[in-house]
Amino acid sequence: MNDIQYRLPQKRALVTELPGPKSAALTARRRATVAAGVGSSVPVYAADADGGVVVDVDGNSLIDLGSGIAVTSVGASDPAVAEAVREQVGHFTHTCFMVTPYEGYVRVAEELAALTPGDHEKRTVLFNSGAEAVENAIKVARLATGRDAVVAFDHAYHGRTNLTMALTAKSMPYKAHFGPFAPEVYRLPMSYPYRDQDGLTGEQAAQRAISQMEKQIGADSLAAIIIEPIQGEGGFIVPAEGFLPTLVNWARANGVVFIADEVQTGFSRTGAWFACEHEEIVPDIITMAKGMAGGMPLSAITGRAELLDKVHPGGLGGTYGGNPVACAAALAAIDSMRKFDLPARAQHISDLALPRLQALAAEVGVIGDVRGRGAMLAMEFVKPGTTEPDAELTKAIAARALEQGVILLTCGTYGNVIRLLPPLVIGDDLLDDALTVIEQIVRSLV
Ligand SMILES: Cc1ncc(COP(=O)(O)O)c(CNCCCC(=O)O)c1O
Repeated sequence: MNDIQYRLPQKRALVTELPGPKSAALTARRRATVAAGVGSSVPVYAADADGGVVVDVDGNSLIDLGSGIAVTSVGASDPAVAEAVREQVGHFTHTCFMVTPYEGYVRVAEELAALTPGDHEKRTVLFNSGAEAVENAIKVARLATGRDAVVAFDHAYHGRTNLTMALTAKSMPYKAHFGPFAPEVYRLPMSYPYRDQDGLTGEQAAQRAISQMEKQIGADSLAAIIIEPIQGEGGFIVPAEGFLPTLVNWARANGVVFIADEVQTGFSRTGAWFACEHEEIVPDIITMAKGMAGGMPLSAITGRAELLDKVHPGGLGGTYGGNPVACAAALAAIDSMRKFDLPARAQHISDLALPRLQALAAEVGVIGDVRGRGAMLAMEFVKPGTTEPDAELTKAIAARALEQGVILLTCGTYGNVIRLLPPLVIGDDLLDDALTVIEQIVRSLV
């Protein structure tokens, strides 16, 4: 993108084998002090990052198609974000908004009210992580409705805390042996067009879920439905058109709070400010995190004032929620998204990448589905001529990509999805190089 200035050379360049000696030494040290339960997708350690590249401690310049799991949309060292952080941190790092409030928090709330779908009166609360935002969205929904039950969907991912684990579908690695989980969470079938054997339309899939809600839970017991407009960790599943609007309409008609979890899809990632816009749905509460603050830890719930303002004073908060440095970063990141029109840039990335992924799928017999929106794209890998997931091939592709200097993430309930989550500021040439690497690897492995 010619109007973005990069600090680091935007190139894929390997100067050692991966991992290099310094990364290997760090891994040895890590083993002696960091719990084994914390995994890392790649065995190299970052020393620098900018635009579409991560440079490791051995000087290898890698193309980043992961953005730290959809976080560094504006890049990992956007100059505007860096300057805003430097400015703020020199004044104060923390006062606790629940003790001594500060303008940055209010300004972020004003931005979110303007940017999120819907022209209704809104209120915002800021937190630190996506899971915290989800937890609090459910708290608000339960208090505001006086109901307990919550519906989540197959293949959902909502976090790693106790309630969000209950909402998350996949057991290993997220939930296994960490129970018991929060009660009153019900799981319903998702619209998964590639795997909906009976080829359900979006509305039919929604009616299937609605029937179960009415028969097994009862609308008058149901506080909230929570869903990702595009399911992220579950496999970049884009529901069939009509699924989401049908659920929203039913929820509205039955006093059920509709929560859109846009932690992964939000802030330009899918080619719009929020993924809800693609089907013009207006959630009652939206949860946000990841891309919103240029890499600084910040999350939020923004929702209908009449819901959030039902909570008693002091009922929502937390020590670090809406940290002033993170708020400064968010204001700068949002400005960068506007300045570089990153929703359009995400759509441009799709225009460049999607046709190539679709052509690759037509060429080889192991890509069962290509899907996604904007710069949230995915290929689902299957055994030739079947829909049987091929997790081993998927893992091999990601491993080979790293060997070639491309950071590529997998996901999916069946571990068989390669996902593309490049920084939205990645240049066309670098993206082209990464796509060529992927094409070559897939062809070589099938
Ligand atoms: C939709 C959606 N809601 C909530 C969350 C949780 O956000 P936190 O900031 O990780 O708590 C996510 C985080 N997704 C990546 C988690 C990766 C991992 O932990 O292995 C999400 O995608």
